[in-house]
Amino acid sequence: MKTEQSFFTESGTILRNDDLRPCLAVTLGDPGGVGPEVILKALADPSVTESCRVTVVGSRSLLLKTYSQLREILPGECLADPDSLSMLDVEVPSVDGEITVGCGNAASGALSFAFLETAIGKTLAGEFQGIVTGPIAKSAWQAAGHDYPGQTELLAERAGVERFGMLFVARSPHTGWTLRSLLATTHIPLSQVPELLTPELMSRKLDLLVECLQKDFGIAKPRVAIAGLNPHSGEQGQLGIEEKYWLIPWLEWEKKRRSDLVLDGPIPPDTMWVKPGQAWFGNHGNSSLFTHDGYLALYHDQGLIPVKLMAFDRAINTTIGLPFVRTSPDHGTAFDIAGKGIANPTSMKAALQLAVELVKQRS
Ligand SMILES: NC(=O)C1=CN([C@@H]2O[C@H](COP(=O)(O)OP(=O)(O)OC[C@H]3O[C@@H](n4cnc5c(N)ncnc54)[C@H](O)[C@@H]3O)[C@@H](O)[C@H]2O)C=CC1
Ligand SMILES: NCC(=O)COP(=O)(O)O
Repeated sequence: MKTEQSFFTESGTILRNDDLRPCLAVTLGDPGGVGPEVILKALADPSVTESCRVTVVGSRSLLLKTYSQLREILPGECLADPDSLSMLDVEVPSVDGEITVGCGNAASGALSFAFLETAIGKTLAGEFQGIVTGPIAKSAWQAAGHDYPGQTELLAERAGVERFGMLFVARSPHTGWTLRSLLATTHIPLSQVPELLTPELMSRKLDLLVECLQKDFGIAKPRVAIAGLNPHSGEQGQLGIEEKYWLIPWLEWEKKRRSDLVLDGPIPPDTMWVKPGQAWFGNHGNSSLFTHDGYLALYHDQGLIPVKLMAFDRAINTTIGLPFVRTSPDHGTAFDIAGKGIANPTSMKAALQLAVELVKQRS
């Protein structure tokens, strides 16, 4: 229904014709975790909400429950009132079991899956320009019969892309420097990492990272650091063979293929994070510091331990390669603190802010 001033989307969101702020879907995540709490806290911050139009995709009754529980334990806290939020109330799939704050199960997994599926469908239909996801528990999805390693893979599958990546982004509150770390492999057992890493996969991930640094972050000639796999990058074969057999030759070949870039590596995985740490904390004294615009880590924990050490409270997980923007806080469901009112919303706020920036950059 269209009027001169406004129109209603299918989900009831009222959009003004002259309102050009990015339209974002925010999924609640696992209702047993801290997702609903960090969303209510983040959406109470005008510096976050003024820059975008948000629709929460989830369950109104569950969000109201979290709101009244938090109101009791945090009487002075700024919280968004669910009644004031634009909300897409997802039909709850019928599953055995109850939602229990502090744990994930088949019921909570079925819900968080349905929230994300709905948000993806509406985004692909053009209703939203980006999705900010609340954290889910992979084990709860499994319990609900959804065999995906994580939200990233579901997003990629539904968007029909095979070329995608998990990038973590964090801006230092100390220096303003931005850390960007892409994971070449993600949710797989460590024992499978060496066989899955191939020159083809590395070239694909490198191209994705470069494309994102150029298009999303406006860096014309990106400087990229690539990690080694083994201690000391294999120490010339003494401590592992992958660098000598293919990683070093591949990188030499890439340096010729991508002479438009600055490529460094394979950097010993432990020392790769020393300069980013100094740039993050600003503790390099008067000496000049050469850092990279992007870091390509070979496996999940190699890329994420430094990110979480430096920036657990504010890093953002973004899926690159999708036809729309997707960001998420870097933390998980935090079942151990759910319902206690102590969850920090900073990473959720940062995820909303980055989604706004990325939508603007792409439009
Ligand atoms: N994007 C997503 O949906 C993600 C989901 N997960 C899922 O979350 C579940 C739990 O994973 P964990 O490894 O325990 O990581 P976690 O991030 O949920 O918790 C790790 C520690 O950080 C604390 N923490 C997390 N978020 C916090 C916040 N906002 N404020 C204050 N403290 C916070 C927790 O209390 C816990 O001590 C797993 O099922 C995992 O699959 C994990 C990471 C990302
Ligand atoms: N550790 C990162 C992570 O678990 C991201 O998960 P998801 O966003 O793919 O669900």
